[in-house]
Amino acid sequence: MKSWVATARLLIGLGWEIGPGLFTLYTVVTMSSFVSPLLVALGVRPLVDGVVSGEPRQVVAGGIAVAVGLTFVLVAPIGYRWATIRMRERSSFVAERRVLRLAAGAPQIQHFERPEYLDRLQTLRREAPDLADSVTMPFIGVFVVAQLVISTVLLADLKPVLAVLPLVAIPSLWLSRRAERIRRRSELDAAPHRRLAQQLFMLSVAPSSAQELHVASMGDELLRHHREAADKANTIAHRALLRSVLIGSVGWSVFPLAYVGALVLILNESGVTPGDVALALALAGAVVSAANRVLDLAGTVLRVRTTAEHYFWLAHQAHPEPGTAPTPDRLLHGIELKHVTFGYGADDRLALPGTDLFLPAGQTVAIVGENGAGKSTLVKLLTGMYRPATGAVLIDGVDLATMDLDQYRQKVSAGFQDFVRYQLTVGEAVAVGGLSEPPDQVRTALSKADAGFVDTLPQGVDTQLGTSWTDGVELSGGQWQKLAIARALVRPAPLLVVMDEPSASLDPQTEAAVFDRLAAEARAGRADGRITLLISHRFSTVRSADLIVVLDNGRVTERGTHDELMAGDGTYAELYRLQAAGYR
Ligand SMILES: Nc1ncnc2c1ncn2[C@@H]1O[C@H](COP(=O)(O)OP(=O)(O)OP(=O)(O)O)[C@@H](O)[C@H]1O
Repeated sequence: MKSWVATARLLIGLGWEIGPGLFTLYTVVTMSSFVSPLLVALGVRPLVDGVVSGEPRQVVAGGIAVAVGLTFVLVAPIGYRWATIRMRERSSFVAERRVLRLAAGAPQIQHFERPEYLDRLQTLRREAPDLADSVTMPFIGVFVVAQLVISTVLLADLKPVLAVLPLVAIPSLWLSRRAERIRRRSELDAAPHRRLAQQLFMLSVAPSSAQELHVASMGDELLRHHREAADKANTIAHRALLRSVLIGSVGWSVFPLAYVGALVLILNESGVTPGDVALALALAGAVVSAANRVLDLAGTVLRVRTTAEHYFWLAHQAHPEPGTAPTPDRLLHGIELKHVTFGYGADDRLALPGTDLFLPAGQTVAIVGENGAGKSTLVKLLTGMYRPATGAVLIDGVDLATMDLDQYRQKVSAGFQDFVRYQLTVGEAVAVGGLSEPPDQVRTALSKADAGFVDTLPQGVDTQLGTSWTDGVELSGGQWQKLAIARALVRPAPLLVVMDEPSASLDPQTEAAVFDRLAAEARAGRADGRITLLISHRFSTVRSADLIVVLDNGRVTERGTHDELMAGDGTYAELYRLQAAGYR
């Protein structure tokens, strides 16, 4: 029951978001189509009996009811068509925004690694417009049931045995539910193949992959894979549709046959007035229409329920119960990973196998280690994108899992090697990093990131980026990276600044300049206890960090200052000497 109420609330919420006026109009015109057959049926009996017995009052009253009912029958579809078109125009965007909010507004991104999540997301994206189209369903449901009850009462009034007529709809209802379930199940079964086809399509048309695909002549191969994936998805959908149509058709044919049979039965009896006959005939329309709508509605309810279920499931996965502990304004002690274990997939490989690490407040900490050592994973946990399987990330002694993640994120800045190339204006691409109004801070951040090239662009910070826009400017890899670094530095007074290999595309000179500025930033934030975490494969850039941590298979194997680690003559010293020799 709770989930039905939640579904009804979701639908009404969607309707309201589409537009209160349009939603109300749509509801009214939809409901009027239920009232009209009843009005006609109710009016026709006094009208006919009045004519037969010469009662003008009865004739007038019945005539008015029939006329109003018929007017509704004729006018309602016009309003319904108009309102439906307007609803459709808006509903798909509203539904898309809801899905976006679910996916992009989630406090963590762990769920993106799970195939079940991705399949459900894909299915919801396809079906969300259905959800928005069904916004009036809670009201329609009430009216359809009322229509059926009133029709039943009127039939029973004619002859009590006729009250059981609507029950003939039960087998039809059951069969139609089965049909719908088969179709829905197939949507989920086909989702992985659809997702693959979509990925292959995006890969083929994305400018970022065009060069590699063309050089390797992979076009035909991609097409073949796309066709295979699409064929599999279509076969599953086609088979399910066939079964569902067959079962559904059987269901639909039972009810009208039974109803007409029963009517013939009473029309044969004596003592029936012409008005009774007219009412029985008119009610046939109302009952058949109500039963049809009940069947229809049962299908829609099931479809909407399944779609809403995906929505609630995704919302639950992506938005677990939020923590409430506040984020401190400054760090006094530091951030600590305590016996943290974490693995990505269902296999038993742990990227972090019980890691302990302390990042002291106010320090610049560098993390080095081989490919796959777990550096980026560590960052994902420190920024709260992922949760440890066991153990805890403690922020000044408070478990991050208990904290309000949105609030915590406001205090974290991060730049990544795999940064996003936002096709916005330069200013917007930098301000994405956390400013409600883009002020001088954008310029300051650009200067910290050594992005002086922005002044040479046609419109400076207002220059549109990306060649898919008419006036868009394309940047070099290093220039894009500087914008990503500026984005990471734009947020005022963060507690944690993470730079995960942010300088991979920078030339050594620029890299040195950027790191000098990062170090100055770190010094400026020392009083607030700010921690600057640097991840890099270039040892020359990390040597000035207050603390250097060597990670190996997710475990801390060495920690200390550059001088201490060199004196210790361990892995760090060995790798440092190796790199230094390479630069000589
Ligand atoms: N999204 C993922 N799904 C599954 N496994 C992953 C994922 N990301 C990383 N891993 C695995 O986790 C381990 C640690 O990876 P991580 O990216 O943290 O290493 P890293 O030290 O940052 O490596 P690199 O220096 O190459 O960037 C590796 O064994 C890797 O295969």
